[in-house]
Amino acid sequence: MRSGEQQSLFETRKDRTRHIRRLYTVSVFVATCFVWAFRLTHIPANGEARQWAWFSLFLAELWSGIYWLFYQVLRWNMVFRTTFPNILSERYESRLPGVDIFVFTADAVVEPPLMVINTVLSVMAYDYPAQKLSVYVSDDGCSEITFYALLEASSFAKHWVPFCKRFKLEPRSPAAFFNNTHASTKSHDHIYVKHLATIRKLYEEMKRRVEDATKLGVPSEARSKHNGFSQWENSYTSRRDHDTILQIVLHKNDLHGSKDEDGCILPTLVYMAREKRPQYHSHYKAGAINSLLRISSKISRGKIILFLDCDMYSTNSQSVRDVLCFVMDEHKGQRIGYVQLPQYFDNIGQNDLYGNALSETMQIHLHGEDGLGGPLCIGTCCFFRRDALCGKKFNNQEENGCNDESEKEVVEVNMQRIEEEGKALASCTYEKNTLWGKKIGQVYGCLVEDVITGFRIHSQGWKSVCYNPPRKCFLGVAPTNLLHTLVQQKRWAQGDLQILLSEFRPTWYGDGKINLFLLLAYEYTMCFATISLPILYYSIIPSLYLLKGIPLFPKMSSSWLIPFVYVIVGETIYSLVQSLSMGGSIQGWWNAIRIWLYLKTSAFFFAFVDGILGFFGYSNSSFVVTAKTIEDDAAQRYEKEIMEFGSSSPYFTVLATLALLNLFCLLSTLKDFVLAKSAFAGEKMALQVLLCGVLVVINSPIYQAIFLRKDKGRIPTSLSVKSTALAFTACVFFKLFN
Ligand SMILES: O=c1ccn([C@@H]2O[C@H](COP(=O)(O)OP(=O)(O)O[C@H]3O[C@H](CO)[C@@H](O)[C@H](O)[C@H]3O)[C@@H](O)[C@H]2O)c(=O)[nH]1
Ligand SMILES: [Mn+2]
Repeated sequence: MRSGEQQSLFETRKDRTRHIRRLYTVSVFVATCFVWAFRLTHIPANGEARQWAWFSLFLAELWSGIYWLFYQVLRWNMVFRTTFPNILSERYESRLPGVDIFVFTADAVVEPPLMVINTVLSVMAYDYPAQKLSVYVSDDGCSEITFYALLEASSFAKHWVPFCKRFKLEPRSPAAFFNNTHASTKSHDHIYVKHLATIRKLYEEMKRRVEDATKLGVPSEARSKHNGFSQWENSYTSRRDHDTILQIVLHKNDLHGSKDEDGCILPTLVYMAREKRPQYHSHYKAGAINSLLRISSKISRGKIILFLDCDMYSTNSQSVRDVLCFVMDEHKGQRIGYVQLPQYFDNIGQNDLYGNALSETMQIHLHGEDGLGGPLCIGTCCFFRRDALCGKKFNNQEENGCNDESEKEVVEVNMQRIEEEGKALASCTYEKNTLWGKKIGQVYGCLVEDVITGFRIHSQGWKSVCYNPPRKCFLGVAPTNLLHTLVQQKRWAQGDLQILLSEFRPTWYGDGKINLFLLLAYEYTMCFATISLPILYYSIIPSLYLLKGIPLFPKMSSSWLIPFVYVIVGETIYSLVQSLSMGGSIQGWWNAIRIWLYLKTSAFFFAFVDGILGFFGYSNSSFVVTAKTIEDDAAQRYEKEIMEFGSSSPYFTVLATLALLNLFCLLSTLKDFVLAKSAFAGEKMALQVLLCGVLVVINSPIYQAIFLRKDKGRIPTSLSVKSTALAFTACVFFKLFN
């Protein structure tokens, strides 16, 4: 039955540069030990003003060093995977498992319905048997427009899906396809060109209808045509107060409606807006996922489930097959609970001004975790085994559920009955006194429901893998301004801290079930917020002491300077090489350093404070959905890589105050230097001046936004005044009274 009996469906390759990287790591570690030793052997005498600063610097260096060690564990053993989908086809084509795709949207304004349906269409057109594919859209915004757009998409799919399959097109999101002139004009084949013109016209018409509906509301003829809209008329008060709305838009049992123009079946398509009541917590995306898990188990019960945020359209129609190469592999597949594919973005500028490409996470962290036992889940672009998601423990004795033919997965449905039953399944009270949200489905109560759930799956014995093929699989929308970036990263860092402070804390919860190195690697992510403290400290205290000419680092002639310089120069060159090797530019690397500093000193610090307050019950955390659209003038600045401020956020107050503080310290030092004041000893202060100087250079966009810019994205005057006052007071106070 099986051809090539022993050949695996995938292959794993180790990172080729690992030996040299490890050697380098060891050398930096030795240098770090010397830095610690310097602090401990040069403690200032009792009564000296700088004694407490010295101790705190030591603590900052100690924690940064330990944190850096977690990071080294993380990248110690990177692996890369290749799949063999042809062998998969030979062995399993006739008995591929059902795949359910969950697409999430939460707000029709920040996530335009047109974007949602483009994502939906891109996955409906996967190169996979349509009768085994089901797409579910969860709409937490409960928007009629999104529903209307989905109906439009279901009609358009009748032309779009066969068109993509016939001409083997990529990407299969119509918007992306038509935007990419290269792809959409690649062939001069007569039949293709004719088809293309027709399809383009159909798409443009659909687009116009959806956009009109977004502005003017759902047209009345659409309302009368589909009775789905009646649910809004009957039971809808507001998006936070309504019944469950469940509509099976396409289903193979519906013989007329669900076939494409060639008479082939289309994937199942379902719309759900779960019940919402003001007195019940929605649990954000995690709650939506759990509702969909139950509803899909009545409709298609696919053994594999893909989570997709509504902006993440597919750019690779083979992804499902690739993923099956892992979970259906006869030797190692049985244990794989989920396969994480990286998130990439199609709105990142050339030099990635806000570091939103997340290159390091996608190209290094995921592979590093993979080499140690499995990447964390990052919420979207992730394929799960339904069993693992639903809380089943891995059992060595059982056969691989995905290869098991005897298990009947497609359930017969009476669509109307399901639509009725579904209301109870997605109701606010369904989960009361059940294990949903704890042991079954997504875990609740955490801002990074994805990470905590992946973690739970691991602790139940499953492994995960990362698959990152040369042809990208998904492209989404990254934040396009500084504030959105900070807010998003704060949510992530706070969520990770919540895990660290919860019963899920890696080293306790995973104890014995997850290997030690993987746990240490996970600690790197979980401790994000804590690293803000040493970085904040480092960007304030040495500069302030500079004002008074008090040295905190070894002097130029001392051999203790060598380990400091080695760490600084080594890590700088390392990060530059790494950045270039991931396809970045030198400017991109510089931007990454800046955003690293901004995240650590503002977003992560706020995450730390809120995380600790939350732990003691003083702060509520809420999920702010990331905007996926941008206004025209802001878009222009984004294109020109001009940093966007424009509002009086507390994040900006912190950033501007720090920037000005360092500027004042540097200017004062330069003045002393020029006037050749005797108190100023350059030899002793070199490293401190360098640190302060680098901080000032990094912060140049802030000075421009305060002093030079006139556009709407500048730092508002009130905020400039406030920050100047704060920074100035800090300097004066320190100089006079400390
Ligand atoms: O109440 C909510 C809030 C959000 N979402 C959806 O969740 C997804 C992610 O939200 P987004 O605002 O785009 O947040 P991001 O920070 O970009 O999301 C990242 O971080 C989240 C939390 O870790 C993960 O769930 C996501 O998959 C991951 O892409 C979107 O599709 C939303 O529509 C809901 O369905 N219901
Ligand atoms: Mn997102």
